[in-house]
Amino acid sequence: MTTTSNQHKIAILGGGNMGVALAKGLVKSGKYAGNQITITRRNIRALQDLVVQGFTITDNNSQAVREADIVVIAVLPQQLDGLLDSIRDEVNAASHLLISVVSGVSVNDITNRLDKQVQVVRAMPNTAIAIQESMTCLASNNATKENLALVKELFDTVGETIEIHEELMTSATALCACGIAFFLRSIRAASQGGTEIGFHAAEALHMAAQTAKGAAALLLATGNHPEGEIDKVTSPKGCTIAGLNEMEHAGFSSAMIKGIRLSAIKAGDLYVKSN
Ligand SMILES: NC(=O)C1=CN([C@@H]2O[C@H](COP(=O)(O)OP(=O)(O)OC[C@H]3O[C@@H](n4cnc5c(N)ncnc54)[C@H](O)[C@@H]3O)[C@@H](O)[C@H]2O)C=CC1
Ligand SMILES: O=C(O)[C@@H]1CCC=N1
Repeated sequence: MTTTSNQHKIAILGGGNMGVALAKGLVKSGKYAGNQITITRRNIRALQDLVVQGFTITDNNSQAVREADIVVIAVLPQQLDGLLDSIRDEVNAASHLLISVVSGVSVNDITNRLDKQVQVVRAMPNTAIAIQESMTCLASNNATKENLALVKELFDTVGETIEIHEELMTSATALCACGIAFFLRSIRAASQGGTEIGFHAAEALHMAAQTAKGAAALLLATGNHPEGEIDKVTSPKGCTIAGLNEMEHAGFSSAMIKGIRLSAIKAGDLYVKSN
């Protein structure tokens, strides 16, 4: 494919959390219109509110694939084989480009199951895709440079992208896709602490979220190391270092590191091929 991605018809197979967030994010970016995007799901009643936003909604995967040139696969790993079996006859290796956001499933897993050498780019976004703030990792072992660039262009509209080696995709899943939940839990915990020391719950949550946003923005805007920024907050004999050390005694950094390691292992075990 040589034209830019916003001229293409996109089929998103699996209109769940990620499929819908991607569709909404693409339209919100202003670079795609709802009528370029078809979203499939087995129970389409759950997607009715998307019809008024211009999306085509259907439970017919075959037709969606036939009418699209970019096909995004966004079902759970355990739902993948059934889906691939149902679209095998419609997939045209010469004209389709597949994008898979399915965790733990390699390009080869998909081409082998389809028994077609169709180009597949794996994309690992996170749910911040809905507000154009995803950190999306991309990898492929069979797509042309042009098609990788096309997929990058597509996901650049909904956040930042980075191209990585395919063997690092499970690590990317843990750090960036699961990572959203890890940071959200940290913010939630901070707000619980805030409530205990005097703020109403909603107020505490807002204050904690804006503080977390400021911390991330400091790193992204300056390129500084977190410890350099932490040093600026921790006054000698002060209250920050007292709180920080208390958290470390309770295993704060260790808990995050161990959680990310376990998530990466689990991400590699999500897909069990069916017969
Ligand atoms: N939720 C997240 O933050 C992220 C998820 N992923 C990956 O994205 C994929 C989807 O995850 P979620 O959206 O969270 O799951 P989900 O369960 O919310 O969505 C999957 C959707 O696919 C639909 N579906 C299942 N079989 C289908 C079929 N044959 N035809 C059409 N639709 C079908 C289901 O009804 C469901 O709505 C998973 O493989 C996950 O590993 C990747 C990055 C982040
Ligand atoms: O929890 C999961 O398995 C999916 C993959 C990455 C984020 N959510």
